[in-house]
Amino acid sequence: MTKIAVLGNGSWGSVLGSMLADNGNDVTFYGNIESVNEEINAKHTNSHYMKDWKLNETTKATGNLEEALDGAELVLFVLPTKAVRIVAKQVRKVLDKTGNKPLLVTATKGIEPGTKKLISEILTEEIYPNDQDKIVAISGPSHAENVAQKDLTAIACASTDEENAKKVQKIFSNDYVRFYTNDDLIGVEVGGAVKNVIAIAAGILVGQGYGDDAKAALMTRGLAEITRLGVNYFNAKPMTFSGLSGIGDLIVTCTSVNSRNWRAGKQIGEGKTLDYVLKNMGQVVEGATTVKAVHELSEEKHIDMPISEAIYRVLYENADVATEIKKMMGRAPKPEISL
Ligand SMILES: NC(=O)C1=CN([C@@H]2O[C@H](COP(=O)(O)OP(=O)(O)OC[C@H]3O[C@@H](n4cnc5c(N)ncnc54)[C@H](O)[C@@H]3O)[C@@H](O)[C@H]2O)C=CC1
Ligand SMILES: O=C(CO)COP(=O)(O)O
Repeated sequence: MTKIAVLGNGSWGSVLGSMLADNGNDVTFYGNIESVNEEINAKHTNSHYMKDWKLNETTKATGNLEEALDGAELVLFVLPTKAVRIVAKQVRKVLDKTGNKPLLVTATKGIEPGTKKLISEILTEEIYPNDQDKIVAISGPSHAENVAQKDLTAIACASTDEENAKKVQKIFSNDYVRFYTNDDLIGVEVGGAVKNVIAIAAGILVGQGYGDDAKAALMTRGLAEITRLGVNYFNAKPMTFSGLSGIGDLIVTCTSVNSRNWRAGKQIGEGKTLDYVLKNMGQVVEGATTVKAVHELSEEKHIDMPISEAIYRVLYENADVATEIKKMMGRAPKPEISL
């Protein structure tokens, strides 16, 4: 049995935490919404984030970080990207006080605008400077709604330290979720983060009435763009993007109605504003944050990312969707493979 603190009890946090408890671990959630913590403790439900579903009855929730981290051997971050650095600073304070050195696992998928840092880089900076080996990222085609129903799922767990990746694989795996270790921590994170931007684009195409060919073209060229950024800026391994956190995650997020990014895109394609969509989603739409970092990188490092740039203009510069699609199709001819 491993003592686990799960930071974030939204949809993915509660499902992962409950799954870890089903696997025989001692799980405490930390969340910043008191009513969610109370509901988990009283009824083992989380009706805002996961309707008609029950968590494992041994799980507990608290708004007190010290209590959640008490004796934790593993700390799982399942927060929105924009909350990770804030909470990581608080975690560091608690760990400094107790001297505890838990393994850190991130399930958050994003790139921080401004710093252009991945989640493992934020956790390294804020919690374990010079010890990236203690961080594992999990990412792959996995929606909370599916895992909650024990649908069959495969996810990558990546670390610069093989033993730590294997530890996470052992703790998290069961007979319906299979974890594969991967040594390309950065590549796995880039795949999981940037596919959210492409998923917004996939939703926009559907909202505009385009069909299967358009979707397939977008996903394939989107993967080219993700790979270009991963290899040229982050030094990721190109093969990682043919894996679970590359093409795998891209497929599920660009095609599933469970995807918040895809649903946000569809509404934007139908003419809704980003403000309206974000206010009404009630859950995090990570692509809307990550696209800012991708835009900064594409501009500063001259990385060709036409789809992500078009999404940035539509979301933040009031660009017209139909005009952007026309511009995209009218670009100068180019060879298919260009890194
Ligand atoms: N929902 C899903 O199926 C999947 C989500 N992910 C990733 O997991 C991350 C979290 O996603 P979801 O659980 O879906 O988000 P969500 O929007 O359902 O829940 C976010 C949770 O974080 C909490 N939170 C926000 N700021 C906080 C703070 N400062 N302190 C403490 N708690 C705070 C909220 O109260 C909420 O419980 C995202 O990066 C997402 O891309 C990855 C795979 C699947
Ligand atoms: O990362 C995910 C699926 O693997 C979740 O995607 P959404 O955030 O778009 O729901």
